[in-house]
Amino acid sequence: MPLSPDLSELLARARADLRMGLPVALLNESGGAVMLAAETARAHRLAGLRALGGAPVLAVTARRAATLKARAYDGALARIELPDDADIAWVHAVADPKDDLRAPLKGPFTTARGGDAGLHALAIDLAKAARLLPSALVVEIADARALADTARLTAIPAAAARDMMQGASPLRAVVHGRLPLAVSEAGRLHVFRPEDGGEEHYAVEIGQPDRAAPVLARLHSACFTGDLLGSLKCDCGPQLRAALAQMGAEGAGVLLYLNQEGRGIGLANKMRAYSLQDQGFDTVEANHRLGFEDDERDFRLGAEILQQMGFKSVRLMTNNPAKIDMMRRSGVEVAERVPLRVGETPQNRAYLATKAAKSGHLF
Ligand SMILES: Nc1nc2c(ncn2[C@@H]2O[C@H](COP(=O)(O)OP(=O)(O)OP(=O)(O)O)[C@@H](O)[C@H]2O)c(=O)[nH]1
Ligand SMILES: [Zn+2]
Repeated sequence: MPLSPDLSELLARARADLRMGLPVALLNESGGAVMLAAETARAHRLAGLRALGGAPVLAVTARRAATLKARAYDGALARIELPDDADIAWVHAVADPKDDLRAPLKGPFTTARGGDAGLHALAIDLAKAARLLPSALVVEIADARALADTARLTAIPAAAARDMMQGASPLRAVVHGRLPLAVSEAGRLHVFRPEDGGEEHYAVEIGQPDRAAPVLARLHSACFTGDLLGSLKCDCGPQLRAALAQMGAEGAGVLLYLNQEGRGIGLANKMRAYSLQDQGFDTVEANHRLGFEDDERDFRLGAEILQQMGFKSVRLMTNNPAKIDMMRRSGVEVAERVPLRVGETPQNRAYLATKAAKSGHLF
């Protein structure tokens, strides 16, 4: 039906539903499952899941399982069985590491083995895509389709959804307009919108860069705390301003502002990571305790924007070798790496050292 949502639109709905604490149905050949994001699940909805008859499990990533000392039999994830007396506070405490040190005796945990954990993996991916904690309550049921119809839940065909979520959504150039800046009056802002209803990304073009030569370029990931508030915990604000200043001085350049806050985990999760850092964990350990990988960004979209703007080769302002690799793999030549070492403070020295030691940053 032309008026019905397609898969990408259903996924956008599912993300919104999960953020509000609504269940989502996941469909496969044997029926499917109903999921709730652990972070937004409420008591009456947990009771509703239990009333379906199956045994709910709490799916967590293998990273989170390692902190919880729960066995992960399913590769990248573990299915933790809910004790009969587990209430919603138990769910939140297992999913969220904020009180791990204060109340370390959450377990021991029994995890499911055998069977297919494909729906659970999708449930975690959906929670991540909704920028929530990467954990979900999941109950498998045979009549998931019928339940979705009666309870008016968003229903996602699981296999097709997993395929679609591997790929990067196509981006559409929506508009560009003149934007005089302190570093250069010849500024333009371009807005790109993904077709999957996700975050918009921006490109700031300085001057009229020659499309036939390598362009001075920066792929900057959003950092509300550093870019806007002047946080001393990272180097993002000074890097943003230094990159624009160099483009202004050279008279040409392109800065991509990618809305991938917190290396792709979202601001709320980044602030959770900051709280863990105050408990003594470094930036990578904090991500892992939350259940995330070190870096959840998708740099392919940077390459896609550059290509849409007609750029084939860049002088990339970065210290991060992963950005260079991804540019090259996505078909954008990196003619030169331009180091961008600014903004070291006593408060971010350990953070920068961790990036060099664990993430391979070049300084
Ligand atoms: N999860 C998490 N994200 C952080 C932390 N500190 C900063 N960030 C995020 O890290 C990202 C830094 O982005 P960039 O400066 O573009 O990337 P980079 O990997 O440091 O690479 P270059 O600056 O190009 O060398 C931003 O999205 C910040 O919000 C942290 O402690 N935890
Ligand atoms: Zn930052």
